[in-house]
Amino acid sequence: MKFTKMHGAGNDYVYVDCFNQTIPDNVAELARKISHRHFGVGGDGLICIRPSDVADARMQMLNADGSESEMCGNGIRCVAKFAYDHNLARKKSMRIETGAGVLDLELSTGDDDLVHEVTVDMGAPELEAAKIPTTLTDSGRVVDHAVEFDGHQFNVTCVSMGNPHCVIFVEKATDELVLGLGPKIENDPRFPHRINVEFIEVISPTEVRQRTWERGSGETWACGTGASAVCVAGVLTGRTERTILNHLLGGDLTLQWDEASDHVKMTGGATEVFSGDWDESLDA
Ligand SMILES: N[C@H](CCC[C@H](N)C(=O)O)C(=O)O
Repeated sequence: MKFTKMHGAGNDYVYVDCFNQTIPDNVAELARKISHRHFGVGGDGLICIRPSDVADARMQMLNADGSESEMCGNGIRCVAKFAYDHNLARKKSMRIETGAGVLDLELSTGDDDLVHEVTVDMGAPELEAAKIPTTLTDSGRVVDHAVEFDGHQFNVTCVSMGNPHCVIFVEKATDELVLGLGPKIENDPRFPHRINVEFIEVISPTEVRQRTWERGSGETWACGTGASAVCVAGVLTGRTERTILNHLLGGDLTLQWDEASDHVKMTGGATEVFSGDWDESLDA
């Protein structure tokens, strides 16, 4: 099986072209094996680029633990780059099907005619607690909601960008918070589908710094759906403006929550790192 390693802002996945090859049926097991940083290729998960009946391609995204997510913001930019650069869809305006619907993307190429930056219309955020889902409240939104995790008091804002996010604004996004509390919040029973957790330091009304604990993958160097959720949470809680620059561990993303359309737009890089062949039969 041919694979390509790509990253968006340091959020790295193993990408497989399912237009031109068949891959093993058990994609959950494949995701666990191939994502392993010591026994596999290494990555935050596996992304299958599949043909679509309704769009230019379909993204199937699996976390490193084999669980499937509805959406991946950094992943979808890389899928667009792969589709353009490898001639699956030679278009600068592209539509990609995800578990969260079909999204529109705009691709920017350099002098080399390779894609370097992609803007994704991430759609409208879902704020209704039951639809995120979270049981933190019986009805309505969870915005700066006081809650206790593991004996610590926080104010959290929950947003779904197709997948669920819990945004927490903090003074300092320490290891203790991200690595210590991240997994506890991910698996808290008040998030019935588990949750991705974003720890955010506000630098100014137009600039934030993000660390992410991802459902199913642990700490990652960036999270595009998370960064979009942060843009929304910042506006809802009056901390930031509608357009922000978000510094993640592996790079920057620009986010804009458009008032008229209610859609969030995300712009960031997409990078191909290397390709190879994965041979299951070699796995002892
Ligand atoms: N890193 C991804 C999100 C993966 C989310 C996944 N961990 C989940 O279970 O929803 C992004 O750039 O949006």
